[in-house]
Amino acid sequence: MRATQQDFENAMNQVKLLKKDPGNEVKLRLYALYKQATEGPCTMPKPGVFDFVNKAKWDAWNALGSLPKETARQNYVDLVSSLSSSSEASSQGKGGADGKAQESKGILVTSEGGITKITFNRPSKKNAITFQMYQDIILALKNASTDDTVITVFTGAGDYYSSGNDLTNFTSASGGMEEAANKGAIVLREFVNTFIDFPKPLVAVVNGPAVGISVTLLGLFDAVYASDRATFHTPFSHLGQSPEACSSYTFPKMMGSAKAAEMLLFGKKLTAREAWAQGLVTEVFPESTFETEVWTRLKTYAKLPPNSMRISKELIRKNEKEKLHAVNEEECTTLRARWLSEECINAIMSFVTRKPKL
Ligand SMILES: CCCCC/C=C/C(=O)SCCNC(=O)CCNC(=O)[C@H](O)C(C)(C)COP(=O)(O)OP(=O)(O)OC[C@H]1O[C@@H](n2cnc3c(N)ncnc32)[C@H](O)[C@@H]1OP(=O)(O)O
Repeated sequence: MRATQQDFENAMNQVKLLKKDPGNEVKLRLYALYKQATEGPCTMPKPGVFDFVNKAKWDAWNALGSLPKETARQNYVDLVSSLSSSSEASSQGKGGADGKAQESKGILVTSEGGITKITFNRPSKKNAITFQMYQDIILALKNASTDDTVITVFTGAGDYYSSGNDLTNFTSASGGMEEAANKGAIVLREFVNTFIDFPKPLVAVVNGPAVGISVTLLGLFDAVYASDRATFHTPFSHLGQSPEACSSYTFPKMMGSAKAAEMLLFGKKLTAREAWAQGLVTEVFPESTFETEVWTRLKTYAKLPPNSMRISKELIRKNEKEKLHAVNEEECTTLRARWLSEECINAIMSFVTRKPKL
């Protein structure tokens, strides 16, 4: 039997009730089928190459060619029906809210006992963050902000927390540095905005050395627990770059301008205890008991009333939000220009062409 207009409208309502985010690919397919079913083939002008979101939507719709409106309507209804049944199955079965795991190439996302755990998961590259990982983290945070978990925790797999931005992000883009710089600024802006706006308690479990953006982001976390093996390093001047993740604002505010300058201008690497003394770290634990002590504590925190924590966080963050967004905007614009500078290009080239270890 063919789907009626009423079936189509019911399906549109069902989409809003899905318990699980179906992911970007499915959302694009839904969007394309909806547009095709209601407006017919795509005749809109193609968005610019840097307008990533609208271009992806346009591509998905345009790919449907001259598919008849009725067939698009039927496909939309069928797709929603398959999503609804799989979402029900997963919320009833073992893979429900607790104990579920979602793995992408560079990050591992699990949720258990009220805690969403996002692990930088590229230990062979010291958990350097690729463009794909930035996107996956944005999605994981968006999911965590609306699911039933209470606290979100970042940590690293292997001996590093993270070595920061993957420096090959800039050298592997097909359009060269200019394209990478444009893309980098767009991705960075959305990535940092997601942290600024994240509504639930956000905790970093810093298991080892942290470099670059994995350090600067800590200024936007609610608590930072560090192993005494962890170090904190922001070598921006060495890389011909400039601070990001609002650290040009949060670091001086947190540690005073003189100490912030040592980190952000001169690239001084701090030990965990030094970072604690500067207010960047909440508490330092001996490596031997770090994991046990921190996770025991977090499990207790995850049992606190979630709405109360969310409301308190909102109060704490509210007066700063506008400022943080403005700082993020300016840092991204500045960094985009830095990435095209000779100082930065030379620094990145010297990293990617360094001699392999024997
Ligand atoms: C788009 C948004 C951008 C936001 C702006 C962000 C800025 C930043 O984050 S700036 C900071 C960037 N990070 C760095 O400068 C660190 C670079 N890495 C290093 O200095 C070292 O690798 C190390 C100190 C982190 C570790 O040294 P070591 O213990 O000697 O280990 P290896 O150097 O042999 O590293 C193993 C393996 O991992 C690769 N790797 C490590 N870090 C990165 C990285 N950031 N980007 C790309 N690749 C990285 C390293 O190349 C090795 O790979 P193989 O040679 O293939 O084994």
